[in-house]
Amino acid sequence: MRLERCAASQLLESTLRAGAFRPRVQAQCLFHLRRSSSSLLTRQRRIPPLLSATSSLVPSSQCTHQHRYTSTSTTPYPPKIAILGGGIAGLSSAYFISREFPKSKVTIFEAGKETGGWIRSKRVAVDGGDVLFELGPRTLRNATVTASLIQDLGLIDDVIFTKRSEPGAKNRFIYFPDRLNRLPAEPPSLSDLFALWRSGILGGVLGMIKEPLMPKRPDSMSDETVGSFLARRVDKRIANNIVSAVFHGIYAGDIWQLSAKTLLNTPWQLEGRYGSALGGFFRMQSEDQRPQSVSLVHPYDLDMVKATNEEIDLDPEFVKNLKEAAMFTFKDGLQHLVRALQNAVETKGNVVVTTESPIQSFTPIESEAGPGVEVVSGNEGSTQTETFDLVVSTLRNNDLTPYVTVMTVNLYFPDPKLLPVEGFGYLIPQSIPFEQNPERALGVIFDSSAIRGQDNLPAPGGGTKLTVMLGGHWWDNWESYPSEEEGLEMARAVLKRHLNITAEPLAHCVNLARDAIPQYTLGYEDRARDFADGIESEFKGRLRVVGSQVNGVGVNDCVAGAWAVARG
Ligand SMILES: C=Cc1c2[nH]c(c1C)Cc1[nH]c(c(CCC(=O)O)c1C)Cc1[nH]c(c(C)c1CCC(=O)O)Cc1[nH]c(c(C)c1C=C)C2
Repeated sequence: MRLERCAASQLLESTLRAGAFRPRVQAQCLFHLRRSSSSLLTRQRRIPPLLSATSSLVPSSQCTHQHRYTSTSTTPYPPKIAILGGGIAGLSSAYFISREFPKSKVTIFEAGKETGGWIRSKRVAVDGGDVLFELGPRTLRNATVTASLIQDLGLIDDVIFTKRSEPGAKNRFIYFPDRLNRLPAEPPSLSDLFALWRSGILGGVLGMIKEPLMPKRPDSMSDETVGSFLARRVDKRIANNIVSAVFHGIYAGDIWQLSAKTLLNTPWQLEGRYGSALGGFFRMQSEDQRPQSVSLVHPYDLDMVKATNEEIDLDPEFVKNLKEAAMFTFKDGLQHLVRALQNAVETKGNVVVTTESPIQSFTPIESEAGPGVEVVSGNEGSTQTETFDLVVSTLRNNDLTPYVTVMTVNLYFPDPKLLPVEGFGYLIPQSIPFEQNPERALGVIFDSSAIRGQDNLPAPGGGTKLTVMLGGHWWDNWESYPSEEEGLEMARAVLKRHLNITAEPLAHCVNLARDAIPQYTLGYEDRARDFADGIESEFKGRLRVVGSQVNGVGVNDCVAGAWAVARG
């Protein structure tokens, strides 16, 4: 039993770890040339257990396409490169590519007035000081490529860390059925587990024990939703009460639409191979000890790990701080990274950032000078046409994924003791009935507790800063969204009902992030493969795709995707 619980929690942890929730790297492999992937396709390796548990398990035979930029000009590098989109994926692509090809001329086309995409940090004046509101993502987790970018940009001293031991990192809650339940810390204490058990949120968890006995899915099943996978193998209540909350916090998405094959790839593959996720986890651990075992880890992941180990050298003190931290950001918010990136690429001399330049079209062409991609940019009536040797697109493709819209409502209250408990915040599962959550909130972040050191406040103890997240999949197909005033009222109603907070906020900021988060819905893998095939046959290696639609919705995923493209 002890062993069983340990393996179940390890598998759950490895599955629920943020890194597991990204599109399978098969798509990335299709999009990017991997330098050494051909040797990795055949090499047999022993995979460290953590890596093997958290990485994708795509059979290497599926990694069929190797896009390669083949130079037709007299230079061994693409002389002119266009980057479509100036969000974090576009800016970091420009940074890494201009470093890899210092002689190439790189142009970033950004439709908006400023770069950075969804990353926006706003300072708002309050009595005698100011507070920092994050309108989009607000923290980063330890990830080698992002860390090296921060180091290269000279930003290490601007980083603020939230240590794993701090309440702001340790205390994460799920609202169920009408109160906050603390998720167990690592390792879970018996009292934590008992409290959770009493709340009823763990109903169905015993399904984990019989998971190895559940029948294997039919071979004809090519994908399944996250909800259906968990209901079939464990219990529907676990899906609705716990996992749906976690997926709200990452995708703002519906577990009954999101793809298990993409987002629960490890257990999905284990079931396919061994008939059980849990049983397969054990067997994989023992098989990996044997030298003849063929790695289940996708070559792209292996290559990324190998490459980051070999090519990235981090300051030991920075590494130590990162290891101790659950998350980190900057004193001036995540936009500090965006500003530094833009500044760095612009001062390199070979990168031009053009804002207010939406892309009208990009088409492969054959001219006397050879093949290229014709990019039409600008607003209707005043468009420019230019030909590039290579295009890196971070723009969305509506055939690949749908998107959800999220409204963030940041609130600042001068009273520092408004929260019932210190912590990161809480997530609201899909099972919470409408009457308990008519505003369709997804979760609330306790910013003032989770991230310290961003606000300049004269009062001791500062105040209470919160972000209420609304919408996501709940707002699918809505014709219009709440106004700023309505959003503020909805957020305050959530805080009153869930946390009994009735105070008037001293400052607030409401932001509607329309179509912000891509949804890797059922069948994503097949769509990604078709998409990659289409690109290959049309652009012949002159188009690369980076960003949240193919690399994962996190900032780290986009930065790592950009790095991988530059290496290719
Ligand atoms: C702004 C809305 C976002 C929601 N999810 C993401 C964004 C940008 C992406 C995301 N959020 C998390 C991860 C896990 C890995 C990681 O990079 O940390 C990803 C890919 C975890 C997370 N969830 C919330 C926060 C504050 C974080 C830390 C990362 C970050 O600052 O974005 C809370 C939260 N995010 C969303 C909702 C609805 C929500 C609810 C409380 C959607």
